[in-house]
Amino acid sequence: MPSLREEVRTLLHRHGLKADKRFGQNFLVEEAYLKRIVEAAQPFTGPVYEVGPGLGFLTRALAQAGARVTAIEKDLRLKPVLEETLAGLPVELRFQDALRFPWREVPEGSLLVANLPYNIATPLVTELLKTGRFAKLVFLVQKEVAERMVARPGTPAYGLLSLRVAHHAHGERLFDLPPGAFFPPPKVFSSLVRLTPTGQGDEPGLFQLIEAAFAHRRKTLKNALERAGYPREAVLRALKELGLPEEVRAEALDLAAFRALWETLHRSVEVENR
Ligand SMILES: C[S@@+](CC[C@H](N)C(=O)[O-])C[C@H]1O[C@@H](n2cnc3c(N)ncnc32)[C@H](O)[C@@H]1O
Repeated sequence: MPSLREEVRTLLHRHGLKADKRFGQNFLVEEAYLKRIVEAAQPFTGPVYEVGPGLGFLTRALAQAGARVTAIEKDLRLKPVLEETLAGLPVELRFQDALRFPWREVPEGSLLVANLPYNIATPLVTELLKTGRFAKLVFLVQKEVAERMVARPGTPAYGLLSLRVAHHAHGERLFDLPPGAFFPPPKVFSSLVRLTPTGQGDEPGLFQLIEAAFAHRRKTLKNALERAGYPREAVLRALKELGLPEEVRAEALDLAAFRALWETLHRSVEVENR
């Protein structure tokens, strides 16, 4: 039997296709990793959505393991390839931009399983978490993005994305993959991430504050917030009330501290406006 690597090369050649960088096309060509991704996503407790099926090998592995898959692909050139790879399998193909897919309408308890195009990973995962409709998200991303997703306070990778993930889910970085696991090989390592949502909905006000806090990473929190229009006096009062030093930086605060800051600030501004 040909290896997955050979299958990918042959298929691309036969269809006269080349991987397109604009679409972040780095196809997974190591069978062992394919298996590990499927295992990390099991059991399939709901419908599975895959973003970027590419040539369809992960899609096929998921369907053969019993998943009901809807695969969303932006590159229309891949249609004939996907129809060939997925012939006879219970897979629904949608050719469209995953960033425009109606994610808020998927059944509650859905799963995402994907080797994500790296340029849309952060906005896509953020949107999927906000919908509150997913029971599990298992995906490959650039290692550096995976590190940011699961970073702890006080570390260089910690920021808005870490807090977004911590707010909605339990996050795990399961394992890393070298560039050679893909064809063509990307410049960077990748990681498999699993997010298990806790059911917590979006809190736009809290996240506006967090976004402002990290917009100027090298500034103190009070200066960053002042720049974003939060009244200086109210910020100073809130920091004092919470026992935080005036010179504290955003990266020192965990989610609970940001929530406390948000609530205290909110109260303090309300009192001022009375
Ligand atoms: C990293 S490749 C993964 C391909 C395949 N799943 C695999 O593991 O080999 C990313 C895939 O996402 C597709 N893609 C890129 N941008 C997209 C978007 N905005 N919406 C849907 N698919 C997209 C690419 O065409 C490509 O097939």
